[in-house]
Amino acid sequence: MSKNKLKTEKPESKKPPRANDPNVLKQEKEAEVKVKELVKDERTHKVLGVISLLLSLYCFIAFTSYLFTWQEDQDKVFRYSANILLMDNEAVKVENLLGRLGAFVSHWFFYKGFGVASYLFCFLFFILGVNFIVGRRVFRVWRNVKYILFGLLYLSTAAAFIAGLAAADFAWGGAMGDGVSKWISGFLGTAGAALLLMVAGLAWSIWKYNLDFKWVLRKPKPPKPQLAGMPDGAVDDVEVSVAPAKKDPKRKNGLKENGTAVIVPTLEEPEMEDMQLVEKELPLAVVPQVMEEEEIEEEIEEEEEDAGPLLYIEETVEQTNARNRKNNAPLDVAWEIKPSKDEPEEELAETTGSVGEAAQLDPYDPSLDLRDYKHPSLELLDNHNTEKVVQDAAELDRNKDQIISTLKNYDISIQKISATVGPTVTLYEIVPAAGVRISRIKNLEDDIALSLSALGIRIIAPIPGKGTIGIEVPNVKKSMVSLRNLLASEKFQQSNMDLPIAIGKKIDNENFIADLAKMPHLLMAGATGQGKSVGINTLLVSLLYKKHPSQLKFILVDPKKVELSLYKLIEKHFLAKLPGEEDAIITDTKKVIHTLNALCIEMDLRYDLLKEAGTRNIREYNSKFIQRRLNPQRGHRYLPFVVLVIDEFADLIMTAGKEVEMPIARLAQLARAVGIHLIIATQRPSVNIITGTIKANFPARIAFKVSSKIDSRTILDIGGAEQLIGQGDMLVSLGGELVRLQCAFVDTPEVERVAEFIGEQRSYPEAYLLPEYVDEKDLEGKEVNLQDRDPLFEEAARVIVQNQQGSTSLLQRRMKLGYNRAGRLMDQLEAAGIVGPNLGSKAREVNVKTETDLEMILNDLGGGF
Ligand SMILES: Nc1ncnc2c1ncn2[C@@H]1O[C@H](COP(=O)(O)OP(=O)(O)OP(=O)(O)O)[C@@H](O)[C@H]1O
Repeated sequence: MSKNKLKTEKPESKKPPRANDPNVLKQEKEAEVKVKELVKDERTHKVLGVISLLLSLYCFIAFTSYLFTWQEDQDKVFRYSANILLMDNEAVKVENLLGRLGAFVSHWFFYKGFGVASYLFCFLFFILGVNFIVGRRVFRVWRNVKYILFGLLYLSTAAAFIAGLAAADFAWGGAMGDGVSKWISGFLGTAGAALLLMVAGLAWSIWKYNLDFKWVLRKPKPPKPQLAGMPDGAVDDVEVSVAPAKKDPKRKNGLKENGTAVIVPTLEEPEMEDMQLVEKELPLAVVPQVMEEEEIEEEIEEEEEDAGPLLYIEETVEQTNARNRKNNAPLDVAWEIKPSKDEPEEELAETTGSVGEAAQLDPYDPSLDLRDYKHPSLELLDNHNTEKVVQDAAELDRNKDQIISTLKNYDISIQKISATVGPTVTLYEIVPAAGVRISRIKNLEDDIALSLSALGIRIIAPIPGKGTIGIEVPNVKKSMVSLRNLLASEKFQQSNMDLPIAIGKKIDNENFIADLAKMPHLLMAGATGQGKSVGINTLLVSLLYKKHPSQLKFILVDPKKVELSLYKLIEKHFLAKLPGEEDAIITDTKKVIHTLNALCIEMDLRYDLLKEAGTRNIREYNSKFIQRRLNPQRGHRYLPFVVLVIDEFADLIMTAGKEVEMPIARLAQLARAVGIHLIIATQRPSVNIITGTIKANFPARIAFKVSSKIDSRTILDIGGAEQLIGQGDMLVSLGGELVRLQCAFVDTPEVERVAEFIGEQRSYPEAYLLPEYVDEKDLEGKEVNLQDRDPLFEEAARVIVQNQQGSTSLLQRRMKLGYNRAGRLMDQLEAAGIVGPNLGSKAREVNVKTETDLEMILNDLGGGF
């Protein structure tokens, strides 16, 4: 038994336990533990899956055979009933392909049950089988059970009704269908019954296939327990992948290993037995009824699908137009919510000659340029001493007694107390006696801290969704969580998240791995020396372990100049920078402003591409691109995720204020759908640094230890971070839910090794280039001077004339230019008479109709070929 899975037991006593004696420990129920373990074991699920699939196949064959052999077999089954199963082979011969059992089972299902609707049971066994075997919900069980129940009722009744009209011999609707059909016919008459069945059938079809109708009927969404307000599913992944703690090979030996100590002060009430097992393997967010959870998830998913991405496009429209209006610039982009009318198939034909030809091409592989790229191996990382959580039983007992007696001093009695030993803190969970007010315990925070003579006590009253009160007490001996172990975990290795980040371990030693893409941006704060830089490295290294250079680009902003410099080695693989810049890691405030604005332009361009492709987010867009349904010649390209990391945000805000805040707020509001995500860290989480605008757009926040309760409130909206004990002890807030974690540790030499490993491999010729951004201030007051034409003037003129469309966004897209440069080019084209004047929201008129005319104009200007 590993030490972190410690259980505390009181020595056996012959005397019957006294009521309310806090020192009497409840007997453990090993047998129960084993049964529970067995039920949760992945292998049990797989065996059940195979059995279900076989059952499905068995029923299918038996039923189908029954359709052809029922006449021969029916009287035998009638005559012998269940005895037919025990009879001699010679005595009873049946025709069913699956023998006497097949004949008997089919008879039961068809004749005594639901007639042809019985096939739905095959379907039920099939979906259960697949779900069990795959280990996740390939089919949504609750939804399908609803369909099946309705189907059984409806199909059997309808079949029996029709069979009744046709006076058929075969039990098409079975006893059930027959009964219901007769009852309805008696009640409504034959015509009424026919009408009812028709209406029900029609209603069902409408309900199933008419999406709009479904939308109208949508119930108000019930709040998802403990996930309320969370950015879509940011923690879902934690929930799903964490639940089977047994997947962790180190945990196979039993529930005891989950770091749970159960200390039950009373024994007498029989109902207490239910409270005895504290299963930390279940994540906090698991709701009691699986069915209900599924329903809730389903609705959330539906809503995301229906509303989410469209909303973003809508927002972009407004934002972009507003910006354009402000700039007094033409509204070149005809934004609308609907997907673009440009049919991808048309584009395809243009690229490849014919749709058929294109369909035959292999899917596009974005990693082909660096096809030999090898992901860094785990050996590059260190195993920092131990993964074992060390806790001595005496300390645990002492703390428990102290908590009980401190509470007793204030006349607070408790029903049960249990302890979970984490890497840095131990969580004591208390079930208070009936009638005790929670606020009273909360108010005793300082007294308990004093009596335990420990700093960093945090009281969670109540633990959301549990009805218990948590007291977190720092361990005397803390253990380090190595990033290596987190990355080696099955959960990380097998995660299919877009941007998986291994953050740390929860108190119950569960690995906390979340999807940055769903967060969708992260704000980090912590006083100096509390683990922020390590935290950033942890996030970056997790992403480097999972992604190919074609899939991800970082923009690193490091005003402190030293923290992120290690990543310079991976510039040509994983970094993005402004064109013409030397250093990919940005340390200068002015360049930060340019980069942020360039990133906004990149975002707008990506939205243009998404719109043109008729897609709503980067996932859909990239998958369409991979299927070669988007034409690269029309500016389409595979879009890597872009993660912007700012190591010291306070410095930037102090020096540049709004100039930095505005593009960040804009990116935070809109960039998620196009795959741009932000991680912002600061030492000083004060309100003038983390302003309301910033905060509102960063639902996911991490706090390391901060120096005051006010700082904690600024970052988390709640106190608590000032109570942390430093060295990577952190609170993570995801849309309202607060989790205490020990941040995974990765040391600088490890990061260096990973960066070297990547840097030594074949790379792209240069870093990923962001669109160019030209500061408006630099342009102000400049007259359009045709002698001083932009080097891209001629190319731009050709693009405009070839397309006969005087649109700035066309130039931006085709030539991958920033808005300002494209605008400047357009002004020069106007001065040269190639396009007409600005027409507000419409594209400018193109005055030159053919390329020959254009060449003449270019020659006259003195720059043509
Ligand atoms: N997750 C962790 N586990 C164990 N120890 C940690 C962890 N994170 C940080 N530490 C310890 O704390 C020290 C300081 O961490 P770090 O450099 O990340 O702090 P910081 O908040 O970035 O400080 P600064 O803002 O001054 O750069 C580290 O050198 C390490 O010893």
